[in-house]
Amino acid sequence: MSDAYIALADGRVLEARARAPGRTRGELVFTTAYTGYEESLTDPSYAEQILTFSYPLIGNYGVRTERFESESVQPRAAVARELTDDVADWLAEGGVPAVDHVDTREIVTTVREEGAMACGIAAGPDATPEDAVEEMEACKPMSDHVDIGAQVSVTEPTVHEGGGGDVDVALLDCGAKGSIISSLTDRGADVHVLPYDATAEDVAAVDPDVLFVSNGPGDPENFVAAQAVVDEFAGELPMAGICLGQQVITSALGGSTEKMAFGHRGVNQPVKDLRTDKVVMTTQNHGYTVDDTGPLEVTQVNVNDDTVEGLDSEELDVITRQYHPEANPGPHDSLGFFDEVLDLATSSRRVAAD
Ligand SMILES: NC(=O)CC[C@H](N)C(=O)O
Repeated sequence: MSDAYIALADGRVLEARARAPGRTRGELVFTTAYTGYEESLTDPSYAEQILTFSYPLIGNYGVRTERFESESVQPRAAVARELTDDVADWLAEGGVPAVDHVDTREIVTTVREEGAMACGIAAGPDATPEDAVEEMEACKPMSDHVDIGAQVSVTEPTVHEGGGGDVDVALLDCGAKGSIISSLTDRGADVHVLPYDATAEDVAAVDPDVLFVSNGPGDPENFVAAQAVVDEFAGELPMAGICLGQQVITSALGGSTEKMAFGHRGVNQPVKDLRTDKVVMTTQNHGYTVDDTGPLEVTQVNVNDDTVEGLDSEELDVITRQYHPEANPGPHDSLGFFDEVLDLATSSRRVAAD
């Protein structure tokens, strides 16, 4: 007898083993990352999603808070072939349902063929298949989570001092990973973290050298306040963005985004820089992509499917990436992005002062 069920929008109900009890629903996605489960499970971009790990054993090197990207577990639930007790206990403590002993290959091929889909989970001694189906049927499309930023953003401005005294970054926190902030403070920048719905006045109040729009969950078109701030400062303040940040900046400047079938989630996505013809391996976690780039120039593309990975504008002092230069998890090949951002902040300031 199973004590956990996973209901998929295509009508299938999979049997599983309950590792952390509860009932929940979310958009079913998968990551192919083979390490970095603590970082992925605390990445706020996974809010309202059910995360399936394609790598079969999750938890084999424990759970350490130093590796967390935020303070809590962010996906609605976790699914794996086998979860260790460490991970199962951590998820149970956070009230996040977790299931294993399921054929994750079937989930991955289903999502790959049919796209990210509504999913319901029921786990625990009293769970029934009907409970899971009921959850799945109540699952809203991602774009209906119009205020998803409120679930993941700071509510009050906070400052992280890098101590260099040279660059002030205004970071719109749409669900920022901790590593984005530390990648900036490690380079001496003072990072003023502002709520996702900060106004242009809030941004002006910290007198930044660069506006940085973070990663975040859900549909980028729902981040209307962040788009308004970008629109307000376009051409006046250098701007940078990662993942949702790239999407928000592009839309605000007149481009557009679209939903992908199942997105990119993993730590070995090859990205080619069109200016140098060099390819680097990148960490990714996104389900939307830039469609029309507006005034921005495509400088980097995904080698697998040609999607937009990097956008730049010399005229507007904009530099954005769809992938995660901050890694955590994943390769450090593109950490230099943060140096480019800080160079942009200081060089444009020199031009302005001349
Ligand atoms: N990691 C992110 O910032 C994800 C951005 C957006 N929510 C997407 O899925 O495309």
